[in-house]
Amino acid sequence: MTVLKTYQSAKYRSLGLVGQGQFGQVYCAIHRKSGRLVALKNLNRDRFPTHQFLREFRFLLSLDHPHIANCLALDQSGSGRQLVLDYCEGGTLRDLMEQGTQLTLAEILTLTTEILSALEHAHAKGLIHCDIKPENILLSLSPHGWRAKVSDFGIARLSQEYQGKDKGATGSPAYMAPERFYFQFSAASDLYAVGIMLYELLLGDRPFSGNYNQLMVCHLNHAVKLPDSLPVSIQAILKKATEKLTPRRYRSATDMKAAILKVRKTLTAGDLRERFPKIAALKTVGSFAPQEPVQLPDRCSALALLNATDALPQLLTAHGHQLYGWSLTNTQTLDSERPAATWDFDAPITQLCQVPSGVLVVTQNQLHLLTTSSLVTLATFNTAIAVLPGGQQWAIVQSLASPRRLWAVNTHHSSPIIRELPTEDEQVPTTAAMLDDRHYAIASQQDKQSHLHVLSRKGQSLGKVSVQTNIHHLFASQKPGSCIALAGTKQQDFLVIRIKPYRIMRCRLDIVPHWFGELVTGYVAISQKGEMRLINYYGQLIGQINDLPIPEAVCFHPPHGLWIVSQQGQDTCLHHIDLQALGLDLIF
Ligand SMILES: Nc1ncnc2c1ncn2[C@@H]1O[C@H](COP(=O)(O)OP(=O)(O)OP(=O)(O)O)[C@@H](O)[C@H]1O
Repeated sequence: MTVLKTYQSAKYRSLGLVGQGQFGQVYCAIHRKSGRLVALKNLNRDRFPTHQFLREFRFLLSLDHPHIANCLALDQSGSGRQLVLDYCEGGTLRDLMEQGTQLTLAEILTLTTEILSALEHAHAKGLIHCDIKPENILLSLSPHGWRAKVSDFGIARLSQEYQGKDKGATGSPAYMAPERFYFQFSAASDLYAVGIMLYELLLGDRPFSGNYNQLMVCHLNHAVKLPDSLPVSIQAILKKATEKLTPRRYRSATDMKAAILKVRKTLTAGDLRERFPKIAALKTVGSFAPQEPVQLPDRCSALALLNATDALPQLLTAHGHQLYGWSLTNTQTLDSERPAATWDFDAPITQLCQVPSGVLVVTQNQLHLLTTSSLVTLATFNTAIAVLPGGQQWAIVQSLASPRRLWAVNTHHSSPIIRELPTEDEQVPTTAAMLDDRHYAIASQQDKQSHLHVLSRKGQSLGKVSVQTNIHHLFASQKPGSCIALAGTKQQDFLVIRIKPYRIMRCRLDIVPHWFGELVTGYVAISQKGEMRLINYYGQLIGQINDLPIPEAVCFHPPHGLWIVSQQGQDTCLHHIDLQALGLDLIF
């Protein structure tokens, strides 16, 4: 018999509420000693009498599989009992579907076979899930996509036993096999639910809808209609998985998995790359209507707004050693053809970076802060540097030379504090971002994964997690406690990383972004080819424009404007772009 381990709640530090199920709340927490992330799932005592619970809990502990959100322990605290589970940072398969993410056929088949592997393991131990549905498939990030982890094992069955007594069959009728409506279940019932879920992943909707009675009639009597647009071999799998009579379905999860793997081998690389569901993700396309641009006197390498929150900020343009300040007459036009102010630096300006107190001017190895009233040199580094955009009172400076080093610099000019960020020998930091004024995250890479280390401003470690993808750049977000990241092999994965509770939303971009900003609709990514993608705070792609002037420099002008400098022949042209005027059907 498995030994029950009872942990004290104090062993965990909560990182916040992640969800609410019918049996209680689920928290993300960190095990103080090991730093391991876990999910703490409250279970209501009244709904789970102790003897039944312990019987079921033994089953749960016996499950140990890479595609199951494994139960690690039982936590008995004064306030009740909680299951300690593997934590999955990617949310549920339902969240992913609602995000409008289109998956490749290869990814859909991989997720399905992972779910079947989990069922294979559980069925071999005599445990039937009984509530397979996208809400119970948790996700963790993998280098190129997601990894499925089936959750709610046993709890689902236990709930069947208890609620079934007085209310009839429970579970989610949309995924229920015909026999379930007669209160019978077997391993084949789980395979039927996997079939319905596979159908939904491919077609974007379930085969049957309606209330409980309508769904019962459909599951019992109507065949699942399969459109010709699906490859014939995939249709055959769906047909067999959703047979009304259990003996006609796959004999086991192993058989169904083998059938999928066999079909996969017959599909071409093109078939496997095809994205499903076919319904295009909700995304509006706008178009740039060129207006007469303003000519700048010289080539421009960087742009920024001084006092960006003001109604009329000053626009800064960097030209070699020189920085020009332009007054605006309104949010879109320059006051005059001549700059209102000019500053000269010892070395060419490589970057301008807006911070709440002003603009950081980066030259070869110096960091200056320009405010409306002064220009001060904050720090000199003995290496070429870059500043990561965003951030609040602190900015992250990174060394462009090897070995890579990172510093946090207080951008409050009266008291510049510079703190070198800790590095661990085996993990060279690649990038960092402030999460808020008191915390920052540092990412380092190891093979195909990254480590995300959260530290307090004083350098105290608050926890470290592994992220199964390559994080190349972290950027501060205006949303406290979160940051955004550019990840993946081609740097085309846009991640929204929330720390409390720890969640990662991944948005796939079809461009290679070079500039990032935040406007009223969420995040904006712009490529060097003039393509723009708008992403909301949930990581959903909500809009795109593909015909911006080819940018050399970009700066964002909240709430919905941006400035772009492009080179047209000998001319350096400055364009103001108002997202509201681009025909994007978005609410501003
Ligand atoms: N192990 C976990 N890791 C990360 N998040 C989790 C984990 N378990 C649950 N969650 C989150 O908590 C939410 C609620 O989970 P829970 O399993 O209690 O309810 P449910 O599956 O939505 O419904 P039900 O109560 O019917 O099982 C999930 O939707 C998910 O977002």
